[in-house]
Amino acid sequence: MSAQIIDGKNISDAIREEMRQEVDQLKSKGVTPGLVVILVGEDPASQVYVNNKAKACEQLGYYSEVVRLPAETSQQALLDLIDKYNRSDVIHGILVQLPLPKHIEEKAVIDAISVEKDVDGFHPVSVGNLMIGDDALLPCTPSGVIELLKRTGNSPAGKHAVVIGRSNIVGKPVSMLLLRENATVTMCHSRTPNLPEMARQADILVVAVGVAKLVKKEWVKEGAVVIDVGMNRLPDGKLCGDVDYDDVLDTAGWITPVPRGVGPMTITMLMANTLKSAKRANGLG
Ligand SMILES: Nc1nc(=O)c2c([nH]1)NC[C@@H]1CN(c3ccc(C(=O)N[C@@H](CCC(=O)O)C(=O)O)cc3)C=[N+]21
Repeated sequence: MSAQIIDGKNISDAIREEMRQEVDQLKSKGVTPGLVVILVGEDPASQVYVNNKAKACEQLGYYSEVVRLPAETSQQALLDLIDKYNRSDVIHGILVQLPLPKHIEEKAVIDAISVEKDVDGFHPVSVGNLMIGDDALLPCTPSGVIELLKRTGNSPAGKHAVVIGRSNIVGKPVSMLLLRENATVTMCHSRTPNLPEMARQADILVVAVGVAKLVKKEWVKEGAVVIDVGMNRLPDGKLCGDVDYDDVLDTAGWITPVPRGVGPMTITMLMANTLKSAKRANGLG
């Protein structure tokens, strides 16, 4: 039997629709959520994401700024800009698109963003709050994954979740959120012996490694939920996940496609974080 498709685009649209009321209510009180996206250099893939974010802001009636800086921008100039937005009353979320050019130290930049405006959830204090279980701004892709699971009736509680990939932006935080949702979590990575066998233990398999079509049907337990966080650009320009979708389709119970899976949810969770931050900044959260 063929897996049920987890349509991230539809779920994402539904969440944005739910948010609209809240946004309108906030705006009627004179507060407009504001997001700034800062892009250094002209990575064409980044341009697509930045444009999608700006579109989402427009759709929800947010105030948004996009700052495009040349690749040779100095670290200090970027830090100064962040400082300006940290002190702005109209901006509630600051997102500096990663990766940054090599001469800029990512950590210094992330550390400079005020925790209250850290809508990516990448600041060390946000990460610490996530670990402890405090009500932080949660990283967007991981919280999008949790929403996809819950909204398709695949709540993680009591399930065995296997996460492949241990990055700071997806693997580690999504593991922590799954744990928080009462899953039993196994974290795997490039040095895990016998990955296929580990993956096959999963009720929920989350893959975030950046290797196109790595996961084949032998890696998937019959009926498992497969969440593909991969975003690989193939030579023909097409987008492709870390899961061999066609191969896995008849084994999995549920599966996210790429595109229209996790990607749109990342942007929706960014909008949700910006809304949350705007409310908190005005004593309404
Ligand atoms: N500070 C920072 N925060 C990020 O959240 C961040 C980042 N840097 N750097 C780049 C990655 C990548 N990312 C995506 C967001 C949306 C889609 C997305 O909307 N994807 C759609 C369409 C993609 C397409 O067609 O090209 C989809 O999957 O259906 C993809 C990728 C956010 N990132």
